[in-house]
Amino acid sequence: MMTTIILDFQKCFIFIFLCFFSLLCYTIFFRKPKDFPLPPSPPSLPIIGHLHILLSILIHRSLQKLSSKYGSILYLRIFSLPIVLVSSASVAYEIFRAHDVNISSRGFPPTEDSLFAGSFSFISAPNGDYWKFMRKVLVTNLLGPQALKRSQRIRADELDRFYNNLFEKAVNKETVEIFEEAFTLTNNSICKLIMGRCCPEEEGVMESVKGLATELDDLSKTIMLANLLPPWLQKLVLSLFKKELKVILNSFNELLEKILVEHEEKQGEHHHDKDLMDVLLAAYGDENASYKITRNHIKSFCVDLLFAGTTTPAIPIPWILAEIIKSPKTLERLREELDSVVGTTRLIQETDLPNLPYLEAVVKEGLRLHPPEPIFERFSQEGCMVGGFYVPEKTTLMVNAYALMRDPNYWENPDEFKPERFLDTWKDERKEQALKYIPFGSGRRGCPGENVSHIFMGTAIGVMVQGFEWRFKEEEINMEEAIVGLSLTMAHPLKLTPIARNPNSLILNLKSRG
Ligand code: HEM
Repeated sequence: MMTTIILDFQKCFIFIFLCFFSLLCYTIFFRKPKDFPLPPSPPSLPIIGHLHILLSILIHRSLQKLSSKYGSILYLRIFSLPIVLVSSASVAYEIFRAHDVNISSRGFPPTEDSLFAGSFSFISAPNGDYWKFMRKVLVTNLLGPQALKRSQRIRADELDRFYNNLFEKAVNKETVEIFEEAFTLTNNSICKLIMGRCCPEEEGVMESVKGLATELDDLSKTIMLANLLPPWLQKLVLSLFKKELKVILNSFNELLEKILVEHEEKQGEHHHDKDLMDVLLAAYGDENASYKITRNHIKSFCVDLLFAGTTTPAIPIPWILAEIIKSPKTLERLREELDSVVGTTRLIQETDLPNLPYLEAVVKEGLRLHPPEPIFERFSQEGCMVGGFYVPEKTTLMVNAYALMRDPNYWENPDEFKPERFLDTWKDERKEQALKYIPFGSGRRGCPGENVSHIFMGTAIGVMVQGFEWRFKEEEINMEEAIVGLSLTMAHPLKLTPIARNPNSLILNLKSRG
């Protein structure tokens, strides 16, 4: 009797063990990713799903609230179209490290053959031969370290102009709108880098670009949101703005065609100062180029760069200056650094930047709190596992960089402006398995303009702190946010009156440079 019970118990044990073992094998080897759950989905409205949240005015904040309540990876729905929202550093680490190739397209369906977000566009191009060819052209000839070294003089001239303009306003006791001054600096520099040989100031080309880039920026949110809609509704929404977009793009086309022709006419001449358009024209005429680009590719590429590269680096500058003015300790430490490294008899230059770690920390902290692109999009080509959840194929991924860079799990006192956090305590993210600082995105589709943007922001802030005291009329600076187009801007533009700190020596120095 006893032996029978023991035998039965043994059989029973072997049976249970086999069950567990097969379950384990099934989970490891046979279970398809599709069997895993989708990310959690917050309550939605019938039919439209979560559309109302995406339409909110401060979309980055509404999505931040949603993720702090329901989780750092969420599954949203616009009608029947899926969106996965990413709001934490660990999930960002996973998608940009483990799935970078899979998510290296933006998935925007082209808005016909238009020069913006159309089939010639670089920013919305899928990760393929065209995108790779143009990205290489961009890094080698405009935005990579060697190209930036070659174009230092252009930016130095624009920085002198920036200082002179502020100085003139100081002499006349005029108020300055900081964004406008910063935008002139970034816009003129980028225009000259792209097509400088043919945009003399008196023809107003750079002013026209400024106006067109601003108008395009205003329309970009509509285009991005339309891209998230089902095709029938997308067509309807885009048709409402088609005329407006066409007017802007026709003007861009006319302007760029004129500049292209001027470049072509001067192509035979021998000159050292080749700009990006010269390089693109050479590629256009090269029968052996690894990708055969067309005239429309060149124009659309320029529109993309003028759209992405002129307003975006100017937007953080007033935010950062406002934070500095609101924090007297930061201002004092920054001045000390500038005065000891640069001195008081010459103006900061971009070659000083590597020797100014506190200035770099101030700029980084400003971008952390006020990323000009608080949300950006990617697209999954194939289904994949993220944070233990299944992200289906052909799903838009929305990365909320704003929420991620204020995540209390990764940042101490996340809403406070504390540049010191980027000095000694700045941790190596690879060890942390977290991507907690992403104002420029990440991975192969990350922003190629990061280096030049740090030059613009560092030198502009340096000049404003080194050269001037700043006065404002209101009791305190209003830090309210607004979303204009896709950008996070100050709801109340920063208007200040400059007072020159050490006018004579700096001006003398500028004259000797010229
Ligand atoms: C503070 C300044 C800037 C910020 C915060 C910024 C931010 C971004 C972000 C978040 C993305 C998307 C990245 C991703 O998907 O991972 C992006 C893409 C891009 N940015 Fe910037 N950007 C800035 C300045 C510039 C400048 C100055 C240029 C050009 C002169 C530029 C050109 C581009 C281009 C071409 C792309 C698309 C890259 C691709 O799809 O391969 N950006 N930027």
